[in-house]
Amino acid sequence: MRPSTITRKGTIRKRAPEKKIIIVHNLDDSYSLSDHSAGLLHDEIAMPNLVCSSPRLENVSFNSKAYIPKAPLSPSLPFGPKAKARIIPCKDLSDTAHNVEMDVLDNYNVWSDIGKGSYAVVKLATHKQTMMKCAIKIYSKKSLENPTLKKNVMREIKILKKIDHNNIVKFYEEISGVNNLYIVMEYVKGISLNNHLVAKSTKKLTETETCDIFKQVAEALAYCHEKNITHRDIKMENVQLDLNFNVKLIDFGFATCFSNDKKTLIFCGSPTYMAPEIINHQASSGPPVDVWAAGILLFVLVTGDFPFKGNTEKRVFDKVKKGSYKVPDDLSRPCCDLIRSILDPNPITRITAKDILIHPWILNGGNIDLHSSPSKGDYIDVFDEDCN
Ligand SMILES: Nc1ncnc2c1ncn2[C@@H]1O[C@H](COP(=O)(O)OP(=O)(O)OP(=O)(O)O)[C@@H](O)[C@H]1O
Repeated sequence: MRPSTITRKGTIRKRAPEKKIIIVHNLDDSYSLSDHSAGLLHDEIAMPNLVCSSPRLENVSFNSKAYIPKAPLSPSLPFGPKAKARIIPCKDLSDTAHNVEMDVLDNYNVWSDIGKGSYAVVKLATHKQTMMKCAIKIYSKKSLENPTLKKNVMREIKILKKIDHNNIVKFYEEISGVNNLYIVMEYVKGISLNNHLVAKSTKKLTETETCDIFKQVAEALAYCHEKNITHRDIKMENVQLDLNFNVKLIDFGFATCFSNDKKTLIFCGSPTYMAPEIINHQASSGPPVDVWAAGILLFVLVTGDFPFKGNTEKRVFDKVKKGSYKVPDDLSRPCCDLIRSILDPNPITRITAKDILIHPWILNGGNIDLHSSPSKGDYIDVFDEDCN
């Protein structure tokens, strides 16, 4: 339960006098405040039990130390060096669902929340000896009484341990407490791909910008698939960008190992990214499901919109099953061609992550080939073209 709330105007309801709130004004760039606030609060101000707020913050989440916005702030809000903080009293804020057990985490200083998923809270921490920053993903043991979640989390750890790739978040260690299970991993200082896009005034990226990011996603996937690992939850929110726009794939909570000769019936992932074979409850070997989801991501990056949309999950699924989507007029032909190869309803003929890396659009860095005319808004009816 939130002990106090921030209204849309940034005022605090239900204040109590003892604790502190930091009101942060003048935010500096287009990154989400969450990263900067975590850094600012704990590197520069380092006070316990603070709440960060701004009159212009609209979308914030709550934890014992800071209010962290879920969505990026308006690019016009200055932050960082120009940030100004005002401390005002607030009520006790220490009541969170994932109280960390400092005795089991005695090698770390644990700071504010940097993210919240459906099942876990992720906190920023510093390794006391090395002073290295890391992210600690915290699952409450109570939630792990759910056997499916427990199995997924155990698999997440097992898979993260097998992975060592520049574009995938690195696993450091797992720590088991009485109340929580902690996964300590590399801290990706930056922003989620989703927030990066939302912060853009155009709500989309250029083809070159997209290619730079998408290529790294494909590299991470090609690596995983080579190791027989499927992520199964590729989406914008699970692609983290560091401050140099290096991609780090996160959240292996749905990931699994597959064998080439064994297909599985899976129904997981996020609805707008689900491949037709999942929606149709067909057995799949795994990797093509990631490739499809990456195709949705590519489409969103270059167009600012989802290819298959609907007010309800069912409507989205119906559109995926029908398989028709429209690409905007201004996309280059090579880009269109790649989207088409990825959003192939047939998982067997769908392009692989490895082959994405040698697609001409990727090799050309997403630069539009001057000799190739724009796609003129091809209407791609994938089922008609590819399935008959
Ligand atoms: N290593 C990291 N570095 C920085 N931020 C991170 C890191 N890992 C996770 N986060 C942040 O925490 C959020 C939640 O993490 P994650 O997606 O792993 O949790 P989850 O409970 O598995 O989520 P979901 O609801 O998608 O299953 C992410 O969206 C991201 O903003």
